[in-house]
Amino acid sequence: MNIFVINSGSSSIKYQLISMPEMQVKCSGLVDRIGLEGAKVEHKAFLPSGEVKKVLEMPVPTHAVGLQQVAQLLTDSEVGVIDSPSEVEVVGHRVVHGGEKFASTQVITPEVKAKIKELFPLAPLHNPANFLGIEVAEQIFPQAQQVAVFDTAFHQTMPAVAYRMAIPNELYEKEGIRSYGFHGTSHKYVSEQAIQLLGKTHSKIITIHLGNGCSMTAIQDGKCVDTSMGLGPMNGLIMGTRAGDIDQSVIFHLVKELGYTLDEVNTILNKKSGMLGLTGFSDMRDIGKRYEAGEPEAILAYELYAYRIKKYIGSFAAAMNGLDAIVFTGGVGENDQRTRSLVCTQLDFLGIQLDPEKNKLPNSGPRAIQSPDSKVQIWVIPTNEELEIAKQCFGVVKK
Ligand SMILES: Nc1ncnc2c1ncn2[C@@H]1O[C@H](COP(=O)(O)OP(=O)(O)O)[C@@H](O)[C@H]1O
Ligand SMILES: CC(=O)OP(=O)(O)O
Ligand SMILES: [Mg+2]
Repeated sequence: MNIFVINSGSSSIKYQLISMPEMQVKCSGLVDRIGLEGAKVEHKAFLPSGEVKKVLEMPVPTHAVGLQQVAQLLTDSEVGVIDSPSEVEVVGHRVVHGGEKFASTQVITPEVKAKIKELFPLAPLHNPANFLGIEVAEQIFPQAQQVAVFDTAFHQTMPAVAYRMAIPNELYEKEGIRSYGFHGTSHKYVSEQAIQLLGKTHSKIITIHLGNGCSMTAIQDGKCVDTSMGLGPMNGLIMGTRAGDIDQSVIFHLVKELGYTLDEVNTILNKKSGMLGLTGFSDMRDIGKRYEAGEPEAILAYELYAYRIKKYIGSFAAAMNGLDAIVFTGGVGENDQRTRSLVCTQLDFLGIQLDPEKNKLPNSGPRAIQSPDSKVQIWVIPTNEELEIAKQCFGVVKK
């Protein structure tokens, strides 16, 4: 069965065409830096004759432009892997927010779409892009079943002590205001691998997903027990353009004293803050170059970014009363040795000690990068949200 997986992130679209159940990847690709300078589409096809690659450097102002280009590449004469869109039987969509309604993978119906749309205000950078992906895919692959895999699903095992907020009860009971958590597909995928690599029956793991959006999850015996993101994907870590944890009084101050509208505050905290707010750049590669050049803003931004992650490591280790491993993943977590080094510095009281040489190894498969004395294992495990989504889709359509 051919499953085409679309993972629309806030700044990228990743896709794979996977044949299930054999988990054979026919092609994969990335539309990178959507809405930014230097956008490009990278497509790799795994043909019987070998691997072929096509890179298109082109403006990609929106997710829709990116998806249409990807659809053309699938049937391209040189790098295409299917003759016609009708060969795609299932399209699996990453959908970021599933609210309280969706704790599992869903075949997309008009009702599911309506609910995804209702959740736009809670995930304004993501659910609109995910919804658009569904609509474009329905046009390009009209015969295929469309399936939604929610970022929030993996976090449904959190205990109330982690997901409830100390606000009036009725806001939870009537309005569903609580922490949901995101990047669940990625946290699930890398934690399952980490558990196998650790080879222990009982385990306490912290997964650190650092992409454009960033989040951390505390995972005990394979189940999520806490996570850094909340009602929407804004809370917690410092991200590409999102502030993460912030004192609520800042919001009131901006509105009441400085005259910003609520929409403007939302835009500031979601799209103009984080690393972008601190340095003028949201992409860690741009900030890394400025760090190297000794620019004070870039240095401070990196330090703030790492400091926030360290605080969550401490709090999650306390929440689980122990720690066996931390796992770095996501575009930054997998590739940026500077971030990993800043995070792991001066955490030896917790038993975390990085090996600087192992930390420099290029991003290949899963790798352990702790020093021999480290009590806690430190892993870099490349995430594969697309493969996880294909597995989940196969599970629901098979039934
Ligand atoms: N070689 C690299 N070094 C440092 N950072 C990188 C590298 N490659 C990618 N990144 C970072 O990864 C981020 C994208 O991560 P990714 O997980 O792909 O994002 P998304 O949230 O869009 O899914 C980029 O913004 C960039 O900062
Ligand atoms: C939920 C979220 O922040 O996703 P991404 O990292 O793909 O932007
Ligand atoms: Mg992502």
